[in-house]
Amino acid sequence: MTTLYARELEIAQLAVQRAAILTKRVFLEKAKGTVSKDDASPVTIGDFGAQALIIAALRAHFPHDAIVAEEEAAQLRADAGLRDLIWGLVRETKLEDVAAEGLLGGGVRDVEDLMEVLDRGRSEGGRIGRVWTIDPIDGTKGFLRGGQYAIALALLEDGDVKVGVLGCPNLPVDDAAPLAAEVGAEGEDGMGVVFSAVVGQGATSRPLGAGGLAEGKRIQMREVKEMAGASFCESVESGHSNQSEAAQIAQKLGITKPSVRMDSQAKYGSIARGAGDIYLRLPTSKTYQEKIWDHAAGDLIVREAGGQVTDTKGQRLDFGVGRTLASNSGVIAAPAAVHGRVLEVVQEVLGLN
Ligand SMILES: Nc1ncnc2c1ncn2[C@@H]1O[C@H](COP(=O)(O)O)[C@@H](O)[C@H]1OP(=O)(O)O
Ligand SMILES: [Mg+2]
Ligand SMILES: [Mg+2]
Ligand SMILES: [Mg+2]
Repeated sequence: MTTLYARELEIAQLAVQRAAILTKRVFLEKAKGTVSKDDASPVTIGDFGAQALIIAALRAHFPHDAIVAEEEAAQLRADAGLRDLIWGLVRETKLEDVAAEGLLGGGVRDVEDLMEVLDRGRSEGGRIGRVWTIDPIDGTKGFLRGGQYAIALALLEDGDVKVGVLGCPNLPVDDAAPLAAEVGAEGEDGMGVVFSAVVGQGATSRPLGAGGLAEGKRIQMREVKEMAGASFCESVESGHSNQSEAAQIAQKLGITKPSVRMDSQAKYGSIARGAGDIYLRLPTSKTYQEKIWDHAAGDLIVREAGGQVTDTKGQRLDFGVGRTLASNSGVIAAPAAVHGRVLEVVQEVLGLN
């Protein structure tokens, strides 16, 4: 018997694992330590490199699927030096596990092909058919500070998330490790985890570094018995989420612990495995529209782990309207049993009811 989306899941996991090899190398060689000779930002190099590797794998296995990816090749066309640098990295990056690399495949032929691959990510998305969405480095600020970031990949079908994969190089492998803002050193043993979910099949975690085809371990949100013991997380960036409103909400809910601030969709993965309980993302402006690649994988992983994810209006995130979540406002993610209570207080504090 073949399980639904088994192949999509396997390819997505391996593609994310391979892309993480590139981002980790870029961090070690370009962001940390010695000053690099080139003046391109390590984020730019990592973004393009990781996106190219993921799209190349999708092109090889699912050539007819549409792709909505964050980065565009235009900037690279005008910069031959940067292009060659990225091409060199992409060409060299392989999964350590030879069998896994063979299975994943999806090479990039040359520099011109690199541009072509990157441009495959320009789909407008929408409510029809199969659409992959990619954030090659989610949480660029976290990436640069050696903090949390994620490589995010999800498959939408007719606007619904069917498969979600999040690679988090700087989160501990151990699902029981408490939620913490600080990070272990990159490359340290026990760091790096991949969260995955398939609709209707639950959510799992497995080590990112294992490189191969390890079985995932089932993850579940923690049961919140009383709010006093609950922990919530939010963005590090006060420009991405209103932290003072979040503090008021937490206080009204009776949460006593201070928030854990971390970058990227690592927040979704962390609450999905019960390292934390609630994720609040409260709009800071009326005009900013959240991007689908910033939420699709995390939304499914949390829901498949027993959570509920809505916006501040109480509506499910709608990934079928295009490249952005144009009809939503903010994100409230919590265990299903307490989500209603959290939402009530969010709406009270934001004056939405
Ligand atoms: N004004 C904003 N409000 C909410 N999210 C934003 C805003 N500006 C950028 N972002 C996005 O938030 C994501 C990071 O979230 P977090 O703060 O939770 O780590 C990034 O993908 C970032 O996009 P970008 O990659 O374009 O910078
Ligand atoms: Mg992002
Ligand atoms: Mg990004
Ligand atoms: Mg960005």
